Amino acid sequence: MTKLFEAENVSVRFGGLQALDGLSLEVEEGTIIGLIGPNGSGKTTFFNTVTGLCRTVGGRVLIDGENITGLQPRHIYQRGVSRTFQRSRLCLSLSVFDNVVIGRQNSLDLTLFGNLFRRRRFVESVRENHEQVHALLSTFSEPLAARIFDPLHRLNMIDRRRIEVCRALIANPRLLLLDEPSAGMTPDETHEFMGDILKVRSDHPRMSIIIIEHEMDVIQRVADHVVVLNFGKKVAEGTFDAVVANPWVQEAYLGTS
Ligand SMILES: Nc1ncnc2c1ncn2[C@@H]1O[C@H](COP(=O)(O)OP(=O)(O)OP(=O)(O)O)[C@@H](O)[C@H]1O
Repeated sequence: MTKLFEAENVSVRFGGLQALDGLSLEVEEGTIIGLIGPNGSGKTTFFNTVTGLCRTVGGRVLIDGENITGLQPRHIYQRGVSRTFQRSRLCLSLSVFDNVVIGRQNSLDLTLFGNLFRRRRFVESVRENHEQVHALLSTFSEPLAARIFDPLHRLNMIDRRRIEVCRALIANPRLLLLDEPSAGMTPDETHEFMGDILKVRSDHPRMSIIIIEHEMDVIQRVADHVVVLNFGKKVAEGTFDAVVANPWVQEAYLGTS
């Protein structure tokens, strides 16, 4: 197995609060890591640190051996790290197409000159973008692909989450970070969405995924390896079965002992 991603002793502080405390974590190519822990344990801060939104006070983050600590978010994105957010960052008044294609910002020609005067290229790029967005939506659901020009506010929660994942995937990431994708979904939608994640994995066998989830069913079904945080520290890791058998996890996180 090839190591794709590594966090080495990463620490983040917000004033007097130690949000991440010497966290180390490795991700092999093509694997799914489940990141769990109580509220406030530092999971989203970890994603924000990997994607360049939070500054570290110690440690390093590497992708393919390259140190990406402290780079601007757009440079980290260019190195193949895409994410979704716990609170949706979709624009409800725009179409499905617009919301997904914005994820290709690296390759879009956003200049007024280009779009006004290089008409043929503009038309070609719209056609190419349409094909790509349609193909991506189809991998999740054909009915969703048929609604490519619907405004987003007409879609239900699971389809909105799918759009967020499509927007992250259209950049062809090597590492995909999913921040609590099942939040706000019904149990049936959550179940369906687990199938989506596994489909994404089979379509992108070399891409790695880190998923933050409170739903243990989701973690059990999709994660190859589980990492448990508490107060910004790693307190357990291993297979799902090993982690849920850990007495600390049972008592502090699952509420059973
Ligand atoms: N920008 C910020 N400024 C100050 N404190 C912050 C900031 N972001 C997060 N925190 C604090 O850092 C700690 C870790 O927060 P974080 O959001 O990473 O936790 P989490 O494990 O993702 O929680 P949840 O499961 O509720 O989303 C919390 O105590 C939180 O209040």
